[in-house]
Amino acid sequence: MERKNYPVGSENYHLVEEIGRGSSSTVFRAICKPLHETVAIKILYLDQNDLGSIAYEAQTMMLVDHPNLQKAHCSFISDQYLWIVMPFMAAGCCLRIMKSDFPNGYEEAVIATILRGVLRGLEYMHHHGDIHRDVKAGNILVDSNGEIKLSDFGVSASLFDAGDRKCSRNDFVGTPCWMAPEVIMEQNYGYKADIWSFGITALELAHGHAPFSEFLPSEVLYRTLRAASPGLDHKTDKKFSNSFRKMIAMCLVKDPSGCPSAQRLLKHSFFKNARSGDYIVRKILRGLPTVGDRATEIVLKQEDMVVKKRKISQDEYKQGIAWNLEVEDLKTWWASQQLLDGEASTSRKDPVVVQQRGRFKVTPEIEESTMPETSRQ
Ligand SMILES: Nc1ncnc2c1ncn2[C@@H]1O[C@H](COP(=O)(O)OP(=O)(O)OP(=O)(O)O)[C@@H](O)[C@H]1O
Repeated sequence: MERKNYPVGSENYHLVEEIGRGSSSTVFRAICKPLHETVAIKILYLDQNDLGSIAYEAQTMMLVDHPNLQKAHCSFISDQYLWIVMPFMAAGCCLRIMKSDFPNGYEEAVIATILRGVLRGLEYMHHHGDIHRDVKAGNILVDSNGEIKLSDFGVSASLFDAGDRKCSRNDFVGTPCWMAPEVIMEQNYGYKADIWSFGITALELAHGHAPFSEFLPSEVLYRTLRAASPGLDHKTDKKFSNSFRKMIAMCLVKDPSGCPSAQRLLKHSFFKNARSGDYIVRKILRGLPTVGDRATEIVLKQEDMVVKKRKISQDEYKQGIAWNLEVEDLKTWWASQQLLDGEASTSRKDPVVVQQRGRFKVTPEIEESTMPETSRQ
């Protein structure tokens, strides 16, 4: 198939509306003027400290070539911003669809269809030596035809460094509820960390929220290490099959050597329930407000919340925005918890220093070639 040439330079794109906001970026629906095509553009503030990971994200998105991974058409720098131009996924992410229309989670066949797409994407990444490291519903995009794509390679990492294949990494990154025990412990970890996050994502899609999402970040990490692995409950989750329960249990094994690879997991009987993109369209996309309308509603709600209480919002945290955590503070906190009573309590003050990465602030009306004002929070 002939490859289109997407132009570089902000003057070639008309930003139409905001459709998403992450911890480090704002995403817009836009028109590529020379090609008369709708695209999505992720705009990131170029923080000198984050240059390496930002460049890695753009590079990874340009190189991936798999139907279940979000690809970039092109990327370029404009002023102090990196623009990543990518295909527009008209239904947005699974998290937002769920929050607006399925607050208690999706039905099993929908979950199987979404997860099969994600797992195929992960299989490809792992095969090419990449770990995603931030698998969650907020990073699973859906197109108007029900196609599923895993996105956001902002914290992904290569196991090939300087040409050598490393079997593991030991950086502390990800989003607390979805983080594998070995990542929290800063032990060497590999592909299996994605399988843990995949299992947590399965529970998130089944219940409408990730396990432990009601707790503060440090407590989530503490419970991930100390409590029994989360799973589907025999009594309260009766609507789900045994096959689903077992598939999740296979992913949420604390010793990564006991976890299956993406390739092996794809053969699990649970994925026999997966259907076509048409099924996703019929079951979850019909009658859904547009991605832009949903984004506006969320922005308005968040701004309202910020006015009400100027502190880090637990709600934003529940949405699964990636956090940078001070590991030493965490360790001290865990030690104190064990000295107290071994059981973490939500009422205690969370000592974790949370720093959100640079955020691109938007103005409600975006005019052609007008960059919104920036804000560092
Ligand atoms: N190609 C796209 N088409 C439609 N919507 C998109 C697209 N890419 C991203 N979005 C929307 O924008 C949101 C934020 O994007 P993304 O997760 O890439 O940002 P981020 O800053 O890396 O987020 P975080 O670090 O908090 O996970 C997504 O959750 C999704 O709703």
